[in-house]
Amino acid sequence: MMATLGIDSDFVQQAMQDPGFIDAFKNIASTYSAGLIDSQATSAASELFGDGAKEQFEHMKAIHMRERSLPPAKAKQIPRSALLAEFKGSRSCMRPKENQVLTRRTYIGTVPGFSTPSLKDLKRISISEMLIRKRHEGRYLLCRIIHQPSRIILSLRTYPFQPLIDHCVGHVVGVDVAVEDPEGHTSRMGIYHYPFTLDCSMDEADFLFPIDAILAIREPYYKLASNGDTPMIRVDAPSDIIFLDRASPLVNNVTWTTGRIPGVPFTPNTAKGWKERGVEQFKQQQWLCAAISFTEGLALDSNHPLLLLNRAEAYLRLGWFNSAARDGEAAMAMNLADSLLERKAFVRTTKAYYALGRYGDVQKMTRLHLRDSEMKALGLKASQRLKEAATAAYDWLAMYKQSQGPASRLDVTSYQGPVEARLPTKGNGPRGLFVTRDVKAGELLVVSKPIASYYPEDNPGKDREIFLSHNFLTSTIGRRSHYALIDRVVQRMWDDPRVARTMDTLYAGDALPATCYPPTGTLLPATYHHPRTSSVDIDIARVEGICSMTVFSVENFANPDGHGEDSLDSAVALYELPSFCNHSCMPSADRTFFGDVMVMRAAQDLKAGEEVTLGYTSWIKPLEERSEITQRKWGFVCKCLLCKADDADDPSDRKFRAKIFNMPKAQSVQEAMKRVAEVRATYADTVERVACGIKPPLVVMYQRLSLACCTASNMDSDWRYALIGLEASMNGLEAAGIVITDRSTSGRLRSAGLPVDTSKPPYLVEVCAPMTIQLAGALDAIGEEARATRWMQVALWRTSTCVLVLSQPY
Ligand SMILES: C[S@@+](CC[C@H](N)C(=O)[O-])C[C@H]1O[C@@H](n2cnc3c(N)ncnc32)[C@H](O)[C@@H]1O
Repeated sequence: MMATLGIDSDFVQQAMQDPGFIDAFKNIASTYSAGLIDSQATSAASELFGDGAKEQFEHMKAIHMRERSLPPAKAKQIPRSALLAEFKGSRSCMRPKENQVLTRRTYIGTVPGFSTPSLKDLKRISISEMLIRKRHEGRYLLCRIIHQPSRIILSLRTYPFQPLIDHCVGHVVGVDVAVEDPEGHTSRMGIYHYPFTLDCSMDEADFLFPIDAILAIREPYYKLASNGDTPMIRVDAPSDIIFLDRASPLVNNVTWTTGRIPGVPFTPNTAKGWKERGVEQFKQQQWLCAAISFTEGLALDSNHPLLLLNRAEAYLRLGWFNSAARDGEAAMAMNLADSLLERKAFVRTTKAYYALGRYGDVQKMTRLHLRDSEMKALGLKASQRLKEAATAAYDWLAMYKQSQGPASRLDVTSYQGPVEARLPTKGNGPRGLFVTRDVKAGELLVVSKPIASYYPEDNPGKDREIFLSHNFLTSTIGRRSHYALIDRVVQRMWDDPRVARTMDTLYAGDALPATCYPPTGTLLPATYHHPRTSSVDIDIARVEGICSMTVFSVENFANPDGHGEDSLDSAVALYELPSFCNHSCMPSADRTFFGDVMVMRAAQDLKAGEEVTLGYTSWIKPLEERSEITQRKWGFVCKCLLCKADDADDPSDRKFRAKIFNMPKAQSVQEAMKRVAEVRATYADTVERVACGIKPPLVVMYQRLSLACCTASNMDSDWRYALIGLEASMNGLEAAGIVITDRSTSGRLRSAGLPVDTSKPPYLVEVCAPMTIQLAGALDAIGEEARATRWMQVALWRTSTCVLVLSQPY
């Protein structure tokens, strides 16, 4: 249970000394354990939490819906002194104590909009004019920060873990700042999705949102805070925030009625001073703070090569490669006499080109510096990436090895095989992915590096945090990862208009139409932007929609359950081409993950124009559960052959087989055989079942019987069990759609080929592959070595069609 809650054992040891904690912990633990997902479920975070959490979710949704239905209104402002006292109080209890857990809760799908007009086209508004429940279109708020930021939730009245109040510190996922306008009206302001603030230290938050910083908030949204009685400004799209220079014409004629603010932090007034501060921040891995400090230094001395080069390195660490390339190029243009600095300039520029996928530019640069070993290595890697993109020449084994590490992000490039994203040519179905020519089962369709990925290991406080993300778009209660991925995508968009343009093409829900794919029109080159400010306007509702509808769980190749059942957090990623795949419970493509790189192969022979589908939910679930998930989360009813076949069965039969399927493990071979017989009896040979050709729960029941036989045969050295197991495995494979051409278990082999029809790869590979290996093991146990080898080859054939660590499918 402890591991389930993601809390480390040392912490639990300490906390267990405290009886109050134990009670509270039991409470929360029982809430969680009531509905854990099975390890097959890749995207159904909704089932993570039990009925208590679901009630809480419905309650919060009702509050949200009620707020939306009410008209805008005036609200009583909190006086300046009270606001400052609140912030001061919250700062003193910011950090969790030794035996406390950090609890965070957030909502996805409540964003009121984002701003696109430039400041000069907006008219100033003061806090006293603003109405709650309203986004003030056409207006901007000029304000300054009057206290260090906070994260603490002061009112725990609405908190879901009341029993744990003494044991929790409730933090908002964003950063709260206290602001005032020039007239002296004040407000709390919650800033969400600002890059790197989900987990930043308070030191970093203090630097990012310093006292006396002057901000313009485009088209501000005013609302009641979650305690229900104080108003606050809420900024969901971080591109709505503009940090203003004191020299800005919007600022220099403004008088602040409350005068000077005490406690304004010291800031250097020389380029050297900023450089030193930036280096200090860089050493502490505060990459964004360092980039800002170097930028401040450059504002004082634009020809300072070290500041430019340091900032380029900070940008590389931030993953803001356009900015890194621009700084590197600017440093190269300085024709630096110092050869060490000159080298830093071309290496950093080349690294940025590489990360941007500008492999041709990398090769040009490396040709100029062939004697430099780091440049040469970059050149070689660029050639490899170009080969991958053009011919899919991947080093699968190396990728497999690399993917073994924790939180692995592979250095490969994406590949688009014979597929295209488009509307179907027949009928009025949704846009999807289609093959452009005939393909064979096992053929590579897509290799996709994610737009963004998130691993639980990315969370520095993972052992001490309980995080609930309530998603109103999909009616699910998700994990931290589902929120953190949104932040990751924002970070990618901040510096890369290409990513922003791709985001416009992806499905974000029916209310937010997508543009066509691939995107058309010329993309303007990324222009200079201050690291505090985004290069593009960020439609955060769209990002939330995409991350809710098309997020993939990253399954660990070596350990498919690695991030599954036993964890409160999961690895997730957002991809480009795979996002266009519609769902089928009998998908036409398989997906495999190498680290966070997703590989898609045809699961069957496909004719040109046929659709490439993936499974959004597990085929093993009963029809009612599959339908509930696809309808609730994605708003559609699946009409695949399996759904039609299941639907044609008698509902009482479906219910009965689900009941047997969910029973604890059978205690004997006889019991396992009885269950197989009972599940088999629930299937009638309807036209729909024949067309579908598979009976998933029966496959699993056969596999369980085969396993039981294996155990019994090992324990009793009784061949009869091995023979029953053999029979069970073959029946199971047939129930999964495999056509067995040679069921013999003894005597002369009839042919040298495989004993199955390889033109019809089976579904349910995750059960079929181990079952085939069990079958081979049983044949080996009865002395049928040649047959065992052939069935091992069947296992390889099936896994190779989806994994293809081997070079060719059989
Ligand atoms: C991840 S997107 C798939 C790609 C999407 N159709 C597009 O235009 O980019 C998921 C959405 O596609 C649609 N969809 C996926 N599978 C479907 C199916 N089997 N039947 C009907 N609609 C489906 C639903 O609207 C769902 O919310």
